[in-house]
Amino acid sequence: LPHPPPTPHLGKCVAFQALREWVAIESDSSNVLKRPDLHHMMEKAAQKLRLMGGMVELVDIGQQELPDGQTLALPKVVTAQFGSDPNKRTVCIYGHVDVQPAKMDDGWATDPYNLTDINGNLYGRGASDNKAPVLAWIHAVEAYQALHMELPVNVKFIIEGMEETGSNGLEDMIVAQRDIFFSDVDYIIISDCGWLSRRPALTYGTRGNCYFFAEVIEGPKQDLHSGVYGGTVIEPMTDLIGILDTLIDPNGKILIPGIREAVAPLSDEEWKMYQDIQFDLENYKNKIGVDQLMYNSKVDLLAHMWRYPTVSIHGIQGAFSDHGTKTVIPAKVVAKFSIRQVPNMDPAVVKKQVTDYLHLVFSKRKSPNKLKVTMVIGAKPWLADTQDPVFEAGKAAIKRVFNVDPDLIREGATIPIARTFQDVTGKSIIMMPIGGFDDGLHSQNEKMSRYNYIEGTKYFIAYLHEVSLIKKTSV
Ligand SMILES: CC(C)C[C@H](N)C(=O)NCC(=O)O
Repeated sequence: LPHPPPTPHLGKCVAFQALREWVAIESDSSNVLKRPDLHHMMEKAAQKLRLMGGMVELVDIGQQELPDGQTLALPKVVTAQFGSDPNKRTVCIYGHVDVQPAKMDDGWATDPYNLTDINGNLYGRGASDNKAPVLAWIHAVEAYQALHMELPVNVKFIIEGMEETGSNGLEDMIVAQRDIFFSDVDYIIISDCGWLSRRPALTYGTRGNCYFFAEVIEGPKQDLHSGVYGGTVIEPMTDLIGILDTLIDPNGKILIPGIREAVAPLSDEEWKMYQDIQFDLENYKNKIGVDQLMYNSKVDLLAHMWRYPTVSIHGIQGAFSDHGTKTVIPAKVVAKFSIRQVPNMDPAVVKKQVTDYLHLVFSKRKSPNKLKVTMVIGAKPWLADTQDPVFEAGKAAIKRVFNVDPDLIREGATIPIARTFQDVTGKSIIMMPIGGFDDGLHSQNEKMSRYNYIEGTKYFIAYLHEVSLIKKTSV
């Protein structure tokens, strides 16, 4: 595929300004100190939809219980509706406006909360995940309004503020709203992921995620000088590193009994689909800056990215991690790791497998310290039927705007609520990413390209038209 043509500088363009204002809000759902910003973000999204004439509600989804037992108000969920014509199809756009943490110290080249336009890319935390895609859908509705054109379908929005931490509280709301808000919805659309390459893509599967805390506690009552006390105490950190090292081997093989056995085997059809996808391993290596990957064949790599589980160790709370050479024995350490879920894994089973296994491994160390394992996120994988007409509509809209046929891809990451939508509402779901393959989600210098933001908006406009045609052919 050729590089996208240059998009004019956005300057004072309303789409750019809107994204700039949204990115400026530090709506980090993982940091309780940022909760007021998150509430503000939800209000701002609601206000935007209200000003467009939508029927908007801010739905209270209750409280979040924190690990220390305290409670905190969850950000309200924004729902909006444009049109209620019973003769039209109704689509529901899901998105989120919370973000992952970001600070200059992490190595950002620009202020993560000041949207910065450099060489066709708009840099800022949440630009791609998921503020610009949510805005692109809003702009799609605005475009119809600006042209005084009737929307070809009824459009609903459901926008949450806790996606990055497991969509707390949303499942209960969806269950409660199944026969109300969702009763007339035909299709649910999610645009919270990215393309695999420069070629536009439609996504038909996501991995789930089980996120664990493993705490080694009841060691020394406070941090100790490693010279003065080292050699006399059984260090919590040594215990923790020891058990973490038993989760996965250097070849990526998960060592927790039962996990690999649960995975649905790769079918010949899947193998063929992966084989047919244009994906360059060298480009991929360059993109992430490594010389060697875990697998050397395209099919193996895609399969391990999308449809096999993996263990990732994210961090250790309580560990010394600053610059310098502090010589300390941390008294209490908490490892954070997660296991991506695929069909036919079940988070409830995985929770038991991991907890039992770590306790067994820990007991063999005969340490006087104590281990506590908690699963804080348990999100299931999602898989759609690509023969569903919503995918045909997606292909047609991509063809119209980008003049190519899309890749049909899966996503290795997790959108916790996708599977809930499927199980609770029974509606067809499609993921229509507009994020670029190199947007740097959760990473330093996250960006959304101007091209993807603007062309993505056109694609959404075209999709609303295409999805309205499903009715004409199927009635
Ligand atoms: C690319 C992902 C599906 C984007 C999503 N917003 C996300 O980051 N989910 C959380 C995760 O850890 O996968």
